[in-house]
Amino acid sequence: MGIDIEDLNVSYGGNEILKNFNLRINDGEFFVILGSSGSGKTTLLRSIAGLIPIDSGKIYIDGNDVTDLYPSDRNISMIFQNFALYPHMTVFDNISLNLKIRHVPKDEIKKMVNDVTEMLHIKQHLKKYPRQLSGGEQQRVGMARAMIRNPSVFLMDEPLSNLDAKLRREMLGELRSFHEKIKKTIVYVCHDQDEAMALADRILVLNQGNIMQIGTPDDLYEHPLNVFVAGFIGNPPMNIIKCEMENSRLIIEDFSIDIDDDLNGHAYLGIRPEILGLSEKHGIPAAFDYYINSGLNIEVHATIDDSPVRAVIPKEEVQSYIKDFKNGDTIYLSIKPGKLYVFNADSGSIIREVEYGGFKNVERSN
Ligand SMILES: Nc1ncnc2c1ncn2[C@@H]1O[C@H](COP(=O)(O)OP(=O)(O)OP(=O)(O)O)[C@@H](O)[C@H]1O
Repeated sequence: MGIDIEDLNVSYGGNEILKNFNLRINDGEFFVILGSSGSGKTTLLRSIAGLIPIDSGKIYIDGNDVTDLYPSDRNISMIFQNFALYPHMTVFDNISLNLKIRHVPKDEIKKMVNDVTEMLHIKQHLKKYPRQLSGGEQQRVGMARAMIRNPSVFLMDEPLSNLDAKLRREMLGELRSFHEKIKKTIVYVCHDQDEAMALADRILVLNQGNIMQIGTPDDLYEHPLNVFVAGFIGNPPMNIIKCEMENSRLIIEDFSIDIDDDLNGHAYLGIRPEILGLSEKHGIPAAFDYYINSGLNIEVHATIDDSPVRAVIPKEEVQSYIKDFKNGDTIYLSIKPGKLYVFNADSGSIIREVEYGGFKNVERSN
């Protein structure tokens, strides 16, 4: 069951957004579509919902061909960034309207509204009108209205975008438990990798209408298939540095790394910020830009060959001397044991994942 999309083509005024697009979303999974602005996420979601005309292709929901059905006949429930609450109705009435129309018994409605509003922390607002609520509260009323229904699929387009950071974090947890409870297919669009990693069973990374990779959050983090995914996933994301390969050595500036492989030519080296450290001399030379103190770690921002590089370093390793660095100073980035990624310089596709033994940070006396 779930959702099947076959050879979907969608365009706006001759501008092709999705081209021969194929996708299978498994029954009951929390499936996140992740991509930057304009990548086609909303277009894909709206095609599933039946809200935009498609040029060709087929869409199946739970095995039924819904391609030619109206949105209201597709057995879906939608939660969008912007939604309209009825201003003249209370929160209770806004949430329960659809149930009333379907003649669900009053007691049952009360219980269902009670459960969903408790989960979304808006139970205390049931008697209020939308104008008496903050933007975030209104958003949650909109979510409650969609969640109370019993569709085969939930479609959500950045439903948390109006919430402040703290509430957003809370809602991520609530959404996960909502999914665990109902075990329905959820298709969720967002551009924030933290949100995607927190929510998804599987993530689709979309770029200009093309599938860059589909996988579990761990798959995408551990085994990115290309530079695009590597540079999108992780917070901060993986550093991508130009390098040369010469007979099993990776060369960046005057620093080289031995790998057990015979590769030659241009490449990109992918290094997670967490496996970079600072060393007195032995490391990749970089121009220091600035650092950010994030409490537990120091995030060092530097530049190698015009490319920005970030290192996330435990505070105790660098706090005695990090304040000495000035913008433009040469620093040396050491590599700790961990995984390195080598990508093809032309296509951006992964060539090798390399387990690197690393070397110890040189102790600095200060
Ligand atoms: N109604 C429309 N008419 C013309 N072009 C459109 C229309 N809607 C979207 N587009 C274009 O289609 C492309 C994909 O848009 P889409 O809204 O699907 O992207 P998105 O990934 O959801 O972006 P965002 O995160 O900004 O919402 C964009 O280039 C956009 O400008």
